[in-house]
Amino acid sequence: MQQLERKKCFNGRQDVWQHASEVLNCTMRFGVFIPERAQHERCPVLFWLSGLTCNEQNFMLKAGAQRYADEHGLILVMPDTSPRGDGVADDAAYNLGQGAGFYVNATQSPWRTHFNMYEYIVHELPALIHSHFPTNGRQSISGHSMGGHGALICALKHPERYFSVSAFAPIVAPTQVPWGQKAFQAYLGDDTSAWREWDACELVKIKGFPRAILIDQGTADEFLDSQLKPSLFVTACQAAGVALNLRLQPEYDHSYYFISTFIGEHMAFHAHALRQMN
Ligand SMILES: N[C@@H](CCC(=O)N[C@@H](CS)C(=O)NCC(=O)O)C(=O)O
Repeated sequence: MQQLERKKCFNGRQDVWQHASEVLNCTMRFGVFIPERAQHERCPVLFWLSGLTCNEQNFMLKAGAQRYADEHGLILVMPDTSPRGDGVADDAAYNLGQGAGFYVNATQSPWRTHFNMYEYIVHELPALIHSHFPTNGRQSISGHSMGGHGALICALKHPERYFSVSAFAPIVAPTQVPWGQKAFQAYLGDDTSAWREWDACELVKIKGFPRAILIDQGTADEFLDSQLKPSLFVTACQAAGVALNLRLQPEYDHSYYFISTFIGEHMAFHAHALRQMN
């Protein structure tokens, strides 16, 4: 692990680290915010998954989450959205390849050598974080758009690993919308039955979820009707008996202005779950 940035921020410390990822087969960067409280006690972790075109910097720079992370004593971990590098497969489009890993494990050539973001987010990165930083082993997950999809599928597949999950404007049904269909066809192949295990609406129907899920969605989001379709997740959660708190936020769009407006409430939601006594 190599430290690339270290900045004092809201009493805590905002770092960027670089490491060699085995599952992604390339060098990866992630941001980590360490609250002041971590100098005295071990703290829980919130993983943040960003959306299309993002790297580890977008959320760090634009969401203003560090203020709340320090207040609640949460370690924030902000990974990149895909494997990167000259030797890594890519596509000219913004919604495939580097910057668009979709948090799945690719099975198709040329993607499968590097594009194993699910494995990275659920296994390799948490192991690294819990061994290098002063965590108490507890973790939750949140994200935006493609990253909201990622957060939902990670928590739905592994409810025992995440104390809570929330999302901003998530892609809840990637098998039914153009962004998801394009990426899944490339990464997972033509057999659409293989896509279902990476779709939050499908997963929640099969597996349910034992805790309440928080989602914020702006009503002026330019991708609302074409790519996000939160009503599909409402129906799926109702069928599965899962407590979904979907908050439609009037006039907010898809941007980080929307995220920064409501991130404090998401941080409080996660802090409440992570700091409950056993
Ligand atoms: N076509 C759009 C789609 C990309 C987009 O909206 N990305 C969102 C996530 S899905 C984002 O967070 N962009 C980076 C940012 O706002 O900092 C673009 O290229 O701007």
